[in-house]
Amino acid sequence: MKITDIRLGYLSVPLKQPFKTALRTVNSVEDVIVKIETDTGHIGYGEAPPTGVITGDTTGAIIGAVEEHIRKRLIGLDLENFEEILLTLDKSLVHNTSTKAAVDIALYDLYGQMFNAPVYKLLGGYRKEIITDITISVDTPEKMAADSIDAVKLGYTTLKIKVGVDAEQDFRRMKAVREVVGYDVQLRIDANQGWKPKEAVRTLKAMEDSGLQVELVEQPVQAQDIEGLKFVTDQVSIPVMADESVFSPKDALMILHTRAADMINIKLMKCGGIHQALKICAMAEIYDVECMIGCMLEAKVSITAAVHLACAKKIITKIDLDGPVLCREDPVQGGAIFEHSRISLPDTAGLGFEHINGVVWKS
Ligand SMILES: C[C@H](N)C(=O)N[C@@H](CCC(=O)O)C(=O)O
Ligand SMILES: [Mg+2]
Repeated sequence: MKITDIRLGYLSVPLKQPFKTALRTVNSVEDVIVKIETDTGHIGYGEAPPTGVITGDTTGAIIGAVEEHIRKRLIGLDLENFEEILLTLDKSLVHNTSTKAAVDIALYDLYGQMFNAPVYKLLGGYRKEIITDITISVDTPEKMAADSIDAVKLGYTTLKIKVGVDAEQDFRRMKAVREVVGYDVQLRIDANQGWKPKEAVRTLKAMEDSGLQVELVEQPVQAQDIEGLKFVTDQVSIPVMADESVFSPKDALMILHTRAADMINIKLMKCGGIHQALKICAMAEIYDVECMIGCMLEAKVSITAAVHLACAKKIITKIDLDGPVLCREDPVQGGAIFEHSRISLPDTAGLGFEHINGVVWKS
């Protein structure tokens, strides 16, 4: 099965309501869709959202990376030598992790089709169903409490509460949410780098002392401030998860080795795809550190790939794959099946896509 072309398209999917974090506010998922064509007629799909404030990727950069660096190196390569293709992809240019993830996802889609097996089974096949949390955007305490009630009514048992905008108000946000959802619902928080280390410790300790029962906190301090991250991890009882501080397997190794965080959030868009994410999983297994599989604001193509990884690997114990349920519509036919918090995988080959509606293909 030889690669004959790599095509690119644009996909825009409106959100049910604005998605607000300490880093950005957006109203739609904006994606580049990658389509890899082969001489056997098999097609592999991938997706990359340009999350500039986190990965540095823009739509133009994703398109340029494929057109100027990746396409010419991959055309003609045979899926039979998967290792060669992945190494070529890595070496085609530095950084550009979202672009590499989109191409990697399309390649795994083809790889699974070549063996007529779903990708999660080829990677380990640990389970075929997972439960995701849902994100509550940062807003007034009242609005966040109302959004939390709506989510619980839909059956979500874990909420990811966005904070990191103003530490004192963040405490009030958590208090308001906990008061309305009670203690049967798990609350995890994500500060998206919004606090200073001492401020993080103060805020998290206040949450501990008030019995708010926070499951974990994601990325309390700036991504590059590993010392600050470790300071928070050492000072508080709430488990600290590194998100923006860990992109590559090398970053993960450093965090694991220094114990700067208690857990790692793996995202395909940060590490460059499934083949790199597998390395992080292997290292986390060695250090016996549980991982989350997370996502950017993504539609169901790349999220399906993340579901396959999560279903394959036992070390992934926390799931934050709510991209598709935050969208007003699902343009992807096939792939993972979403029923609110419950995500399952069909036993179709590869990643199981049939068609993606609404893609504007580049000529
Ligand atoms: C969408 C997901 N639940 C999430 O919160 N992801 C990110 C932020 C994604 C983005 O801004 O696109 C996270 O920080 O965990
Ligand atoms: Mg996060």
